[in-house]
Amino acid sequence: MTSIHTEHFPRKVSILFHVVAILPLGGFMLYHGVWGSVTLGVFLGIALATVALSLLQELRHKDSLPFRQMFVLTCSAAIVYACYQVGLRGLIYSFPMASVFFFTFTLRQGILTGTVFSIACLVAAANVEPTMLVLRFAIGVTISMVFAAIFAFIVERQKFELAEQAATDTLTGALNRKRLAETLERAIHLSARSEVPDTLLLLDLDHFKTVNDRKGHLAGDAVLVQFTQLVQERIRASDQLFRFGGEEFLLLLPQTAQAEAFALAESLREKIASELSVDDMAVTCSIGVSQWRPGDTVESWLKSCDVVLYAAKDQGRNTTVARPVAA
Ligand SMILES: Nc1nc2c(ncn2[C@@H]2O[C@H](COP(=O)(O)OP(=O)(O)OP(=O)(O)O)[C@@H](O)[C@H]2O)c(=O)[nH]1
Repeated sequence: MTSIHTEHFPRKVSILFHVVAILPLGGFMLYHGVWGSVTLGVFLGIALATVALSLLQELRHKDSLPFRQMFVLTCSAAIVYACYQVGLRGLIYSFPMASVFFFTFTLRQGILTGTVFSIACLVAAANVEPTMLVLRFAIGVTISMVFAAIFAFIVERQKFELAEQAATDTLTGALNRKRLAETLERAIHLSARSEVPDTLLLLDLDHFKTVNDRKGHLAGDAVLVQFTQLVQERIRASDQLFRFGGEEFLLLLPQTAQAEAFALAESLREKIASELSVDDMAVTCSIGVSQWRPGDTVESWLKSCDVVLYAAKDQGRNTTVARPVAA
């Protein structure tokens, strides 16, 4: 799942976040350095340096996350120290901090660090304040933390759903080509280390132009949807089906030997031939089967799928052809 803590915010928003942190921090650091607690001034000085470094990284388009995390941790330590010194007056700053945790750490880390921080503040404040008053603040801090956590959870879930939608073909629900290259790169990486490399099936509907011409484009669309459903019903959850082109689909079978993949391809081909139709018109498909071989790149692997698919078309369609065994 993606997370807002690693989010690259628009430049203006990011700079605004830093300025909102730097201005009060600078003021408090000067105040404490000159008139207040010198220890607190030092804490705030360190926090100011880390947030300034984070801003610098942002301006240079570099990773600012480690500095943001250091900033939040030193700021939190400063607030706990302030609570220990001045009680509930210090605790006031724990409220804005409640949301900052979720922009700096993962959701789980944010809940953990935020909870530890709040408990530390309350224990420190209880050192100088009556217990009942501290308990009231505890309720307030908890509510802020819960709302911040819910907000972060909703944002992360929405981002996850958007990313899933962006990678899905709107007509068929199969994966689109957005993540194909990276999925195949990863498959090659794992295949190179695995005893049984992955196999690809390239499936192409036969004479699909005729389906469109005779039955209309909408009926053609319905065939594509039905085809995807029939394939999805038959494959494993770990297999990934991509819509590769108009009426061409690519199926990635992790850790599957070519002979096994060929048997699956044949059963898919038969299932399609017997179950896929529009009115009285049966629709078939041709399939090319190719297992990854050492030295294959994404391009050469896909090319090998293309070659065997076209061999299947040449052999009269409604046929499966596998990549020949290497000499
Ligand atoms: N209905 C529909 N048709 C599509 C879609 N995408 C591509 N097509 C059609 O699919 C047809 C593919 O035609 P061809 O590439 O000639 O292939 P074919 O008719 O299946 O012939 P072979 O592959 O050689 O068996 C074209 O008519 C495209 O317009 C789609 O999303 N919906």
